[in-house]
Amino acid sequence: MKVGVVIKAQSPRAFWFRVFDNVEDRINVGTFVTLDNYESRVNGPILARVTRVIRHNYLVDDRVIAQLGSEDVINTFRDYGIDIQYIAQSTLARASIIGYRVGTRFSKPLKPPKPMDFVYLPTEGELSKLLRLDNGGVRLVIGSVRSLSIPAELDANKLVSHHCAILAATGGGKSWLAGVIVEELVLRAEIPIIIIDPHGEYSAMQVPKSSVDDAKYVASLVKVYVPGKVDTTSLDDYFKARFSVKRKYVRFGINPRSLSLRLMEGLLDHYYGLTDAQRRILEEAWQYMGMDNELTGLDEFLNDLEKSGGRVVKGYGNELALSTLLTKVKMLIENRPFFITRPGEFYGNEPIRLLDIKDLMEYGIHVLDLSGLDLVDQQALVALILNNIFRISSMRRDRLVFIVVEEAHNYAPSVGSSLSTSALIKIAREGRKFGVGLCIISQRPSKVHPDVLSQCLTQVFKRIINPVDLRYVRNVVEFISDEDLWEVRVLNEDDALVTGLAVPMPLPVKVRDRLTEHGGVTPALIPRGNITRV
Ligand SMILES: Nc1ncnc2c1ncn2[C@@H]1O[C@H](COP(=O)(O)OP(=O)(O)OP(=O)(O)O)[C@@H](O)[C@H]1O
Repeated sequence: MKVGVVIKAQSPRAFWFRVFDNVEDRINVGTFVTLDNYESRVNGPILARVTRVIRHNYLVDDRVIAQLGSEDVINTFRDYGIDIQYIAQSTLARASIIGYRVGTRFSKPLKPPKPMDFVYLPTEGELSKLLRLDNGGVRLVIGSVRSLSIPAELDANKLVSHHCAILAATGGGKSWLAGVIVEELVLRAEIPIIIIDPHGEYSAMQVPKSSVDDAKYVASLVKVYVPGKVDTTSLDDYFKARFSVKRKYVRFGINPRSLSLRLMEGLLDHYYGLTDAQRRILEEAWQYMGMDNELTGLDEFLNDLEKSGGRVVKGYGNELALSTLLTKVKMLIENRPFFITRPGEFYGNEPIRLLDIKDLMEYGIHVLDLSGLDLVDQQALVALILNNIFRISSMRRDRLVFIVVEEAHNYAPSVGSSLSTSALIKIAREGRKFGVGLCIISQRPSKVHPDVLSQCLTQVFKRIINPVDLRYVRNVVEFISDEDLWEVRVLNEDDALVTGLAVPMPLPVKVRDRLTEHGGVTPALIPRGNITRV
């Protein structure tokens, strides 16, 4: 169907067209249109996407505006039978050229279209042929192409191995969408997924939203881990009240011996401060002790530390430094809720199991609920887990693993340091080679370290309006244009825009419903009088 004619095309990347009056309501931001292929007779049409729509009325140009000083003037027009609003109005649209399909990719034309070339609205059938991802790999259907019933497909291999970012303002639907991606991935591929969950939201994925087989299957793959000695009563009660089932989880502990020197030093320094002498002793001691995951009891651990540190201690000052260091290490281990030093520790009547990273690398959805921890503890755990996953993956290199990091700005901030920044940067830069994929989620893209964000080669945007974030994304992200960013500002609530490697072109998506329950809620105000006061 013809929907307009090209009126201006100053580059092969975009053109303006006059929208025909009878189809005005069908041309919106995001609508796909086509042009006859003026470059290649053998390939199909040239696909373009509307990125702006403006309404123009030539009567309302500067010279005429000066005459529109009162209602009387308008009425005079009307008295002469001139409908001032419609007679001189036209709708103009700008479309960004995606290109014509050659195999699985799009080839961009080298010349712009000619003014007066017709612009067409493809049928759903034509469009789905153009949009399909037929590269034979695993595809994730995260919803439908906006305003159409065509499935919105992402290339799972590219999404996982070249990392992705989900970016939106708070409450924009990031974790809903992350849940959809996770559901799709486990339904279509045998991949372990690890979710770093600082708000305890993703436990809800244990609950199927319906009795559909896929929903029950995904829910059955969810395993929740909570740090050993964190009180989870309020979250468990909330879960029970909301979903009418008990939250299931395992309590995990970390052996302090398995920490890298950098993490142990970082935690000690943060909680108790370290002098230069204590730092030096710790460095030497850690070197002699080596990293180990065998549980030996706190006293034995401190003895080992004393013996190893004692090798370098000479003189009263250093002896004092060693003994205060031991006190600080003891306090750290006793007070951080995730450390265990002997097998068979319990929290209440719940056993605490030593975390084995290899368990997280088995097919399934592993939710690490860090909601009961201080930010620095969370960062230390994230660093420990990510470093170990990287180490194991770099040795076996035969399987993909996907790590979802919620609130990524807290774990790899763009300003200041954090214990987990280097682990995230390492995976962002080198994870692809060893099969470790990242999905970072953030409501403040400008606060995410550029070395992490820039490596996420697929971006899924929900609405963002903050100009600082938009500018940052433009500077850091490779595959995004000004036109795409303009659209990100006007997305509706359940719309997303996917750009980058996992899609053949920027794809506007209506995100599908969830198979499993969504944990995040925005509490609403309760009208006065509806609360029972005790
Ligand atoms: N595709 C969708 N379909 C239906 N409802 C949705 C969709 N996306 C989001 N929502 C609704 O929007 C609410 C907020 O979504 P979500 O919790 O994913 O936001 P968020 O961006 O992760 O928030 P925060 O910044 O607080 O982490 C959800 O509770 C859900 O009800």
